[in-house]
Amino acid sequence: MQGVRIAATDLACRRGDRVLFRGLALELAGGEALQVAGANGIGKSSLIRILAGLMRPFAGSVERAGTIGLIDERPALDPHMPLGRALRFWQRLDGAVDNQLARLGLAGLSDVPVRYLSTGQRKRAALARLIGQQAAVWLLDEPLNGLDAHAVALVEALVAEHCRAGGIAVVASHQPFALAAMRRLDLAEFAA
Ligand SMILES: Nc1ncnc2c1ncn2[C@@H]1O[C@H](COP(=O)(O)OP(=O)(O)OP(=O)(O)O)[C@@H](O)[C@H]1O
Repeated sequence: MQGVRIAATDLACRRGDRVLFRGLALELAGGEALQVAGANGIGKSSLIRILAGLMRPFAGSVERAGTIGLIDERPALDPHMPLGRALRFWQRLDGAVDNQLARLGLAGLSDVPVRYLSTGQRKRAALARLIGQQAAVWLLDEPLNGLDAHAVALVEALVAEHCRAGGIAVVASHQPFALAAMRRLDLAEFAA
């Protein structure tokens, strides 16, 4: 994961007729992690979408070096397919990487249609898909939502491993995220 980087300069975000934040800058290199914190509606998801390149900023720019892996509230898995087949669909595109299904507590759920998975199981399935993707830059929007304490610790461990391997993680969450040396960006400081 050499040369991995994500940087934003003088970023502003507008939704509807409201500017949510402005003057926001950030820069992360390989191995670094950042928590984006702030109250409901302040613009955390919007920032993640801008960083992912899914939404145009109102002002400013984003530079990315490295593939992007995104987790948000929608798992990128066909809801009608059994979980195993839905993940294999992506494996054919991403390469046959170990999705760590057993570690994620999904080993027994291969035959269950994605739409029947519980909230936490769906989040775990999205993590399996993310691991398979082998992206350098993880953009995680509320990755802890709906997870039990064991799964929260697992996500924290996965992010730590990803950063140790030279990846970048940006985690938007209003919940505490336990990761040594994680930087914190409070969106309220950039409120327009
Ligand atoms: N398409 C849209 N048009 C207009 N306003 C929008 C649109 N999408 C989101 N918003 C508004 O933008 C604001 C920021 O939303 P965003 O989802 O980025 O916040 P958030 O910090 O992630 O919130 P939460 O913690 O509740 O997930 C909210 O007030 C929301 O109502």
